[in-house]
Amino acid sequence: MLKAGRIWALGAMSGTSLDGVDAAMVETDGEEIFAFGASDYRGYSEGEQAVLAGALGKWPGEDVAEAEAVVQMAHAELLSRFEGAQLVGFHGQTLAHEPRERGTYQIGDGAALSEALGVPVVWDFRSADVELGGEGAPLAPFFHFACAKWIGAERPLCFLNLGGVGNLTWVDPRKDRPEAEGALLAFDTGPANAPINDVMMRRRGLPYDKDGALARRGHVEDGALELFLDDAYFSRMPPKSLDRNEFSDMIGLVNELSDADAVATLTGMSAAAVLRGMEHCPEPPERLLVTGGGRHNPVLMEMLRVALDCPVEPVEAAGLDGDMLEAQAFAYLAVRVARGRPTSGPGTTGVRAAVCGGTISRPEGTD
Ligand SMILES: Nc1ncnc2c1ncn2[C@@H]1O[C@H](COP(=O)(O)OP(=O)(O)OP(=O)(O)O)[C@@H](O)[C@H]1O
Ligand SMILES: CC(=O)N[C@H]1[C@@H]2OC[C@@H](O2)[C@@H](O)[C@@H]1O[C@H](C)C(=O)O
Repeated sequence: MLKAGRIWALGAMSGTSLDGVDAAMVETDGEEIFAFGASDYRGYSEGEQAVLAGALGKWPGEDVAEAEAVVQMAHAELLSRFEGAQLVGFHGQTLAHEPRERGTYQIGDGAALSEALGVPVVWDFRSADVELGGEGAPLAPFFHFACAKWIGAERPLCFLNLGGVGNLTWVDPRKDRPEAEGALLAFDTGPANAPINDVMMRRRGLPYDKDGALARRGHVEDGALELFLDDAYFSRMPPKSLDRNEFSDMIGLVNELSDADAVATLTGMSAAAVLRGMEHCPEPPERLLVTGGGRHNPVLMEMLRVALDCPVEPVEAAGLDGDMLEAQAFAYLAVRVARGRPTSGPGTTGVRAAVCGGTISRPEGTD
């Protein structure tokens, strides 16, 4: 096990949007954040994205060799640009996630990456949680707890990640540790950018609705919104988590609408899913800090601001980096794993008791 004390760790995340890999350095002892360091990004080419998209929904035993090679190469290329990392946290790319049925599946080989970089790599963060009855996601909440301390929060607040899928973390910074009872409540709110991106690609051949420009020209169709909110997912008590494509049928609800109305309605659905999620907060948060690409969508942000009675701000308002928070989370979690500290608990994934997920691979010849 890694000796006590602070170290520099490098985390990498390849998210559900399939746009690329983020990587960032964090100095931490696995409890406290001491400093944030360099960060970088390596986008997937269109060809690589097509390979990854073609592998979504596949499980171990199916042929994912090409997708695995893309993920491996992109990470090796990106992470070798960094210097000074004593440990790497490698999330990999989620292909499928059905925690209650078939499990959770991230591709990427941490042992091979460790050999390539010459640094210990923590990977396979989600399986242990699922094996112990948890959702295996979201995992960023233990890091959000450390972020709440880092920004000096004294009252409960929320972090909202608007990626392909949305996830919400309610944090009580008055608690000492993330695993303390009542310190965290976290879950996936519903689809966020994934359906917007899918419709933009299908109808306009564009990867996303830049700055909400198309949604701004449309209006939200209430009937479709109501049908969407009828989904049993929204009345399920958290913790709960989603696969990227679990809501792909929702696109059918906007089939008959114009492009602008369809995208406005999907944007409204993402916001409404967050509002439904906020009802689960044990105490009203003093602010909602938004991370992930969706914070750049002013239409989505405005919908949240109008509907919520707390300030809704990008995480940058608190001095954090919304493009890198997930990569930083896996740097932080890697150090927790190396120290044998829990990375999820009943409040974040519904796992029976706090669990330390992740496998550590060391380069051959090191201990
Ligand atoms: N300027 C913008 N206007 C509108 N939407 C944007 C803008 N910038 C980014 N986005 C949205 O954010 C998405 C990328 O978000 P992000 O990088 O957080 O996703 P991810 O990390 O892959 O997802 P996840 O957190 O689900 O794993 C883009 O695909 C797009 O939909
Ligand atoms: C199974 C999986 O990869 N889930 C991702 C995805 O992207 C957002 C949301 O769905 C969240 O549950 C999770 O990622 C973040 C980093 C997490 O685990 O906190």
